[in-house]
Amino acid sequence: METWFLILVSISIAAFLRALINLCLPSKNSALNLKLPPGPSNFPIIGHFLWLRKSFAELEHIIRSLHAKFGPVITLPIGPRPSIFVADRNLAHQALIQNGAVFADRPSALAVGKVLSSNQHNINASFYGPTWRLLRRNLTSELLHPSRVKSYSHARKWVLQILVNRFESQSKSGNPVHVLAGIQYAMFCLLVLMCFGDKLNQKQIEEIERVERAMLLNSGSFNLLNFWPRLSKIVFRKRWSQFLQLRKDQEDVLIPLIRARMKVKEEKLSKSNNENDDYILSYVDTLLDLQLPHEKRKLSEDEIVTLCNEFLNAGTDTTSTALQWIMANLVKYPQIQEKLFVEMKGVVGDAAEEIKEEEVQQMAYLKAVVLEGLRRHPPGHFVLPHSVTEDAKLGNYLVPKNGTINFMVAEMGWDPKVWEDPMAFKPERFMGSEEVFDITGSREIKMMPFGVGRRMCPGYGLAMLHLEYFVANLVWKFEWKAVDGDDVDLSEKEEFTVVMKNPLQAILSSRVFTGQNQENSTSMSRESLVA
Ligand code: HEM
Repeated sequence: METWFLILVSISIAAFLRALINLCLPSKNSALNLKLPPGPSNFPIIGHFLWLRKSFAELEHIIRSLHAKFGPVITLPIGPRPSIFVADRNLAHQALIQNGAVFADRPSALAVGKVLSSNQHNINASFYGPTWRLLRRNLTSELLHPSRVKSYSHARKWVLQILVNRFESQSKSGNPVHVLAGIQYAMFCLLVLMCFGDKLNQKQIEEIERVERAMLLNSGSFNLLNFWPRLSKIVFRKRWSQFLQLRKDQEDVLIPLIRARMKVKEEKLSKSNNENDDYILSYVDTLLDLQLPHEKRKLSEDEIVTLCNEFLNAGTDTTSTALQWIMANLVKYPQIQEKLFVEMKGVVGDAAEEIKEEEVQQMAYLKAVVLEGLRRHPPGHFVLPHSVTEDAKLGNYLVPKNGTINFMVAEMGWDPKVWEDPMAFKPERFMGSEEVFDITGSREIKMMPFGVGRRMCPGYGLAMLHLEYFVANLVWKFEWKAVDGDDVDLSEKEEFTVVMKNPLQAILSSRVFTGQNQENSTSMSRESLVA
C-alpha cells in the first residue's frame, strides 16, 4: 500500500514539480545570464520515488555515470529543488575556498531533519550565519582546542586498554577477531566521555549507544516522511509515531545526563579551585551558558540533546569506519604493517608497553598510512549538502539560491591526474615531501575526506588523533593476519558511512607486554566497562 501510494503520488506530482522548477528556475538566470549545469532533462519519475527512499550515497553510481556523460558538474531535478553534483576538485576549490562564504550555506531542512536538528539549531544543519558561528566556535575553541583535547588523553589510554583486553580475550581461543563492534564501542566511549564527562558507567554508556544507534539504523526508512508531511502524517502515522518515539527515547536518556552536568557545574562554582582537581570540562558544560544571538536566550534541553546527538554521531561512525578500513589494508598488505611496526620501534624502542600520543607525532609513516586510508576509503563519499547564500557562478554555470550543491569526495581523492594508480593502497605517496600534507585544501584540493572551507569538519584534528593513536597501538600490541585462505575483501556497502561490505575479521597475536596489570588511571572501574 505504501509503495503504491508513493508511486501514484510520485507520478502525479513529478510533472507538477518539473513544471514548478522550470517556472521558478528559468534555464537562464537574468542577473548572471547563466544556465544550470547540464543533466538529464527527464530524470525518470521513479527517480523522485528513489530519492524519497534512498540516500545520496545510494544514488552514487547513477550520478557517476551521468558525470561520464554530461561532465564534472551536473544537475538532477530530484525533489522540489535542483540538486547540483560536483566531481571536479578545481571546481570544488573555486566554490568552497575561493567563494567560501557564498557556498557555505545549508538548505532548509525537510520535515524529519527539522525534528532531528531542533529546527536547524545544530552545527551541521544551521544556516550560514550567527547561530552556526556561535555553535561551531563553541565546539572548536572550547572542546576541540588542542589543550582541551589533551585533557582527555587519560580517557583515550583507558579506552584503548578496554579494546586491547577485548581483542586479547577473543584472540586467545585462536578464532578470528570480529573487529568492527570493538572499535565502534571504543570510539563511542571516547565521544560519550567528552560529551558528558568522564564519570559514566558501562550501563549508562550502553543506554546512550542503544538510543543513538536505534535512530541511526532507522533513519533511512524515515526519509519518506519528508514527502508531503501533512499528508504523510496521516498516511504513515505509524512510521511518524515510531520516529517521534525514537527521538523521545533519546531525550529520556540524555536529559538526565544533561541535568547531572548542570549540577556538577553548579557544585564546581560553589567550591574553591583546589577542590576541583578532578573536574574536566565536557561538551555539555560548554553548551549550558550559550546565548543564541537572534533569540537572545539559552539553549533549550531539546536543543542540547540535538547538539549531543550531533557530536556523538558525527564523531563515532566516521572514525570507526575509517579505522576499520585502515586495519583491513594493514591485514591485506603485511609488508605495510611491518614497515609501520619498524618505524614505531625506531621511535619508542623495543620495550615500550604502548605508543604515547606525543610519540605519534614523530611517526611520518603512520601519518601516511592514515592519510592513505582516508583518501582511498573516505567514510563519506559526499560532503553534507551545501547551498548558496545568493545565485552564484561555478565554472560557466549557475548555482541557484534555492538549489542544493553536493561535492563528491571519493571522486576527488581518486583523481588519476593527481594520484598515480589511485585505487591502490600506497602510503608511500604521502612520504618524501618536506611539507606536511595540507588536508584543508586551502591552496589546492587533492582529496577532501573532511570537506574543505568554512564548513570543513571541525572534528578533523580529533579524528586524526584518534586514528593515529589507535592504529599505532593496535599494531604495536598485535600482529594482524588474514584468516587462513581469506583474501581481505575490500568491497563497499553504503550505510550511514561507506563501510566494508564484509566486516573485517583477523587473526591477532600479541606482540608485546599489554599492560594487563596496570592500574586504571581514570575514576571509573575498568572492569565495569569491558563489554
Ligand atoms: C574520520 C572522521 C571524520 C570524517 C571523515 C568527517 C567528515 C566530515 C565531513 C565530510 C563533513 C561535511 C563537510 C561539509 O559539509 O562541507 C563533516 C562535518 C562535520 N563534522 Fe566531521 N568527520 C569526522 C569526524 C568528526 C568528529 C570526531 C567530530 C566531532 C567531534 C565531527 C563533527 C562534525 C560537525 C559538527 C560537522 C558539521 C560542520 C558544519 O556544518 O559546519 N566530525 N565531517
